[in-house]
Amino acid sequence: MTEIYKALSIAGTDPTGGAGIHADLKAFQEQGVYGMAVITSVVAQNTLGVKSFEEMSQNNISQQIDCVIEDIKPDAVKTGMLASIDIIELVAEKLKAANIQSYVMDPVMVAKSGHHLLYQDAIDHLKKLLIPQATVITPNIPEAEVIIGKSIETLQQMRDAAKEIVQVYGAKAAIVKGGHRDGEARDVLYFDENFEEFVSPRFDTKHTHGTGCTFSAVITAELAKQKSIKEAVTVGKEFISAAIKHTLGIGKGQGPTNHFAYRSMNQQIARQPL
Ligand SMILES: Nc1ncnc2c1ncn2[C@@H]1O[C@H](COP(=O)(O)OP(=O)(O)O)[C@@H](O)[C@H]1O
Ligand SMILES: Cc1ncc(COP(=O)(O)O)c(N)n1
Repeated sequence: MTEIYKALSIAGTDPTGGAGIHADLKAFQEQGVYGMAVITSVVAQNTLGVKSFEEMSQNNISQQIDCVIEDIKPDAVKTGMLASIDIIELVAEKLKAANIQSYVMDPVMVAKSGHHLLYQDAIDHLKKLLIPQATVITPNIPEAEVIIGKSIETLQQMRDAAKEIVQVYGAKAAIVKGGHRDGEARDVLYFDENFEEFVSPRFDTKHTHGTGCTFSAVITAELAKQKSIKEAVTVGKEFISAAIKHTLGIGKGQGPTNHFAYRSMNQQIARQPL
């Protein structure tokens, strides 16, 4: 029998399905991994923005995580929106106790629409309790700036930030994403004392809701399948590039990406005569 690989996302919701836990589950499924989800916050949002959010209780989140871990142990876990100090402390403790093989940390702070999804006072806890446990952390430039407390404008500063997040803050690998810069979409990975860069053309579209969630979820799925960090990020980049390029064009604001695009592309290639 083929092995069933399992991935868990611990994150917030998006009822329109473009970001957060909904995007994560779709990405897990697309990559052939059994997806599981623990909800930290229920967010009222769509492609136009975030209206409000409510955190689940500590007790409920704790029991959700226990329900998963006691029953179906994930091969990889990702965290997205965690919102508060209490939730970060709880998740950090549960992750440590569960001894998870691969943990991908998407340090979600502010939605593209500008709404804060993490309370300001929780940043230190994110840094102290979760970054040291991360197999891979996937900050965008504003998040990397908050973590290291320095501004990032140049490619060299992206490289320095990725290295600092590994060497000073204790992640095993860090990929600083270039989505928020101009020009080509270049992401910088620092791992094992080496830099790797992942590049795609910048696609001229406003439909980038949930790009970071999807990218980190694909990396999580690939790590669950026992791929190396470099292989997982390579697939993550191919997936998100295809998903942005072949936009669905839905929603009245910043629409979701196309989670079908990567698989359709590969199936087309597979159908080519040899
Ligand atoms: N317009 C774009 N064209 C191509 N790739 C993009 C574009 N916007 C973002 N990306 C890529 O999408 C991934 C997610 O990056 P980013 O949008 O910065 O994350 P976040 O959602 O956390 O802000 C990265 O690989 C980044 O390079
Ligand atoms: C629950 C949740 N998690 C993460 C994001 C960030 O996604 P984006 O930066 O694309 O708005 C979001 N909007 N909602």
